[in-house]
Amino acid sequence: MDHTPLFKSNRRRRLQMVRVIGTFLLVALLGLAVIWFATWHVVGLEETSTREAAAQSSRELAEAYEAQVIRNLGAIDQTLRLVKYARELRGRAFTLSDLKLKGLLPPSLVFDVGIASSDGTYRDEDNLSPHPSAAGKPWLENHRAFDAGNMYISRVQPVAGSDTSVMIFSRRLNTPSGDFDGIVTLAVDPSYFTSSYDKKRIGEQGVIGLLGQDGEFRVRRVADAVAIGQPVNYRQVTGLQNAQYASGALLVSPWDGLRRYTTALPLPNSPLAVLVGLSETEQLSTVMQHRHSYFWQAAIASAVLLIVLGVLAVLSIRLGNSEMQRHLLQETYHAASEASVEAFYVLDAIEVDGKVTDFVMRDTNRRGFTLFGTQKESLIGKRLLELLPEAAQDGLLYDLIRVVETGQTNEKEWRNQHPAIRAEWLYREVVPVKGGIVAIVRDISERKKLEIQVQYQATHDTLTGLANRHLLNDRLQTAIAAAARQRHAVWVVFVDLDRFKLINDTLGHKAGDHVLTVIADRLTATVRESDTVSRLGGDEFMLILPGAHERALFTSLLQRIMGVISQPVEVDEKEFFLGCSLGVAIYPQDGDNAAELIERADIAMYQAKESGRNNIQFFTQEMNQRLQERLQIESALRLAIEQREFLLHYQPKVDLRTGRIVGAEALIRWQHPEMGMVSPAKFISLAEESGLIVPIGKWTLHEACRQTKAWIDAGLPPLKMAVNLSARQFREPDLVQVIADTLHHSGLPAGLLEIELTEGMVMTDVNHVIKVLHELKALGLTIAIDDFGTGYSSLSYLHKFPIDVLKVDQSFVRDIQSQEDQSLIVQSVISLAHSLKLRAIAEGVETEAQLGYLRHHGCDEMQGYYFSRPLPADAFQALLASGKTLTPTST
Ligand SMILES: Nc1nc2c(ncn2[C@@H]2O[C@@H]3COP(=O)(O)O[C@H]4[C@@H](O)[C@H](n5cnc6c(=O)[nH]c(N)nc65)O[C@@H]4COP(=O)(O)O[C@H]3[C@H]2O)c(=O)[nH]1
Repeated sequence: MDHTPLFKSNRRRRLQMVRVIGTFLLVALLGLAVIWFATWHVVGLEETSTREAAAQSSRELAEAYEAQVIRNLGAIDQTLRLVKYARELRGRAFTLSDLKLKGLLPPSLVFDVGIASSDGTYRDEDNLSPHPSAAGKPWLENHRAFDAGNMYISRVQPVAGSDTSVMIFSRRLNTPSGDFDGIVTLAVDPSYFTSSYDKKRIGEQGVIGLLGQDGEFRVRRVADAVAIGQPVNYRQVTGLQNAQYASGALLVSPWDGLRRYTTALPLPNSPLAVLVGLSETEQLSTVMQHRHSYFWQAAIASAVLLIVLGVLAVLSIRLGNSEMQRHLLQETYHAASEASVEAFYVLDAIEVDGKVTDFVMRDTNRRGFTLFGTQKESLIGKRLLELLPEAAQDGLLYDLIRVVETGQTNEKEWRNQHPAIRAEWLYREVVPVKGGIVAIVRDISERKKLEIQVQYQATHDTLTGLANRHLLNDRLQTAIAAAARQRHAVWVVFVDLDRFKLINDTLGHKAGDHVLTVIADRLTATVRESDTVSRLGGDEFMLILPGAHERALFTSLLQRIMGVISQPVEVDEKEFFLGCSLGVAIYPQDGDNAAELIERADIAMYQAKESGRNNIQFFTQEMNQRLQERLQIESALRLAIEQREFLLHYQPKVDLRTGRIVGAEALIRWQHPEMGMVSPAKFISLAEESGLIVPIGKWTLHEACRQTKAWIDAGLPPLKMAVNLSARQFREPDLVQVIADTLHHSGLPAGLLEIELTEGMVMTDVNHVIKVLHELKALGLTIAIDDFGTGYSSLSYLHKFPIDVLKVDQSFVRDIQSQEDQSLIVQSVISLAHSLKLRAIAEGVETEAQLGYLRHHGCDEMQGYYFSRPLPADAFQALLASGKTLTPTST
């Protein structure tokens, strides 16, 4: 499915998305890089310049501090030089009080000046205040040893009896001969050298101090904290390598671990150096603050960038998607419309004076132009009325204009009448669009054909093509409704073919179907077009003849119907004659609804059949009455076996040669407590229809066998008992077994039982019948064909049946003398029986003449009122016992 537009578009959409996301990620990365690089760069520059500035400040401050200390030391040395000068000039006559008086001594609070003798003692007369002895002090010994002309600077000396310390500055005193004459000293509090500490310039963590190359920090000040006389690593603290200047170097101060921009300047001609350190933290604090704010700004800028890019990316993807979707839609639409089984037409409306008068074809798909059997180019630009000129008349143009005018969709299934369009049935959906319409058209001919076919099959009889029961109902309802409005009548005619079953059973279903088709055609041809002919099934037809009060007119139509049905029908090159029974029910007098009318026409037809077939019966209330009786009989019949209401009468069969009774036919009677003795003619067919004949038949068989055996046992001459089997019984699968059991239970020899079957029964499903007959024969009984001559026996089959007797139907016997053709049939049956080596028995023999005729033509046996009516068992027994025979005169 790789090639489907959907798959492609999905892949393309994914690629597009990846591309967009990739681009935006790249832009984001670049943007972030620029922001952060610039930020770092600016911060770095600022920091560098700040650091440089800090180092520079450190140097400048150190230089300023150096100048100040030099000035201080200069002042100290100046005092020492002044005292030295005066002492050496005046000798011991000079005392410090002389200088003090003259105001030439600095204040003793800052500088404590003293003169010590060569042994280090400070004589009171020389000094203004007592001093601890300098004996043994390095500065005394140094001056004693060397007359270098320099100022000696001592390490920090604690002041005895106090927690303060001083630095001693001293110069050598000489006698006029140049010998050592003691020293002049000046004690200074070391913090004097850091009093210039300026927090504004040096900060809270900056440091200034004075330290000696001997590793003693004479004094050091950080903010207000002053440390005096601390030992340090000179090189480490100053950063001075090989006595070079340490100029603004970032060093870690060992006393507090802080990093400072440190400048140490050794004082010229002095063992001391000044040191200035500016705290890195303080110096960079502004930069750090800036850096913080820069980073925040960068972070905010980054976030803004990401958000903006993210939003842009989403918008871009969406835009891309909608672009893609639009593209996809176009592709899909194109593909779908091209592959579609539906034709579509885009039609622009043509307006004249603000009214739509026609359309012009703007676009169509493949199906669209193939439906016209042409190419696309032949349609595009053409007007609708050019393409379909009939559209102006058949309402199509009007419908399309309505769509434009009302803005409402038009949907329709229509039978195409336009020669230009190559389809019979079409479905269209027309929707309004800007400036015109779009019509989607589908060829539904196949579906419609199928629908029509299904509809036809659902409403018509498959064999004859006539309306079926369903359609009949519809038509009848419609006819009744119309008749009710117009005060007309509707005749419902039930047509049942007489003798059709016989044709069907004897000649097969194919022949039967042919006959039905012929009759259907004849019926259709006879009635008017507005009438309905329907087939209900089997050989039953029903006609609806609406709109007639003229009874005579319709009666003559019915006569014509009977006439056309009775015309011969040719089957297998032979002609057959049918009759029919017609039952008529009329709206409104016989019923006011379809079901009632059909039922009543059926009742009337049944009555027609009862009345001897081939006649017309109109429904009457009496018929209804009879029907009710029938139903009554049927329900009473169900109880009859249990209530032991059946009995058998026996009619003797007489051998025409000997005149003696040789057999009997068992004929059932029904002794109903209220209806009295009911004839089998009234209930056998009912019992057949309801299936009750099966248990009734079993009973008859048992009773007949039992009775016959009883007579034999009673010493009467043995006779053959004939029992009628109905068609329904004959179809029972256990028939042979039932008969075998009956013989077994009754003890009657099988040779004394004869089974009578009607001609119609044996001619149905011949092969099966032959098989069953052989099985029955195998039991040892004999078989007679009853009512022979009334059906259509195929002589080619007859010889295959293992039968013993042909019984000539009493209808032929009845008219044996009055109608030549009947007598000929009797003769034929007798000779047919004999030629097949069967016995011929005539039934219904009522007169001597009939008997004589039969005897004359060699009939073997007879039964009939002439000899005896069917008799109850005891009467029959009496007859047997009487030894009655046919009188010799009749022989
Ligand atoms: N007019 C006239 N009729 C005569 C004469 N001799 C006999 N009959 C009548 O003719 C009928 C002969 O019986 P079927 O043809 O088998 O016709 C029988 C048979 O088909 C059927 N049937 C009677 N009993 C049974 C039965 O036990 N089982 C079955 N399946 N059908 C039976 O009912 C039909 C009528 O039976 P039934 O009313 O007993 O009528 C009997 C009988 O009473 C005569 O000289 N003149």
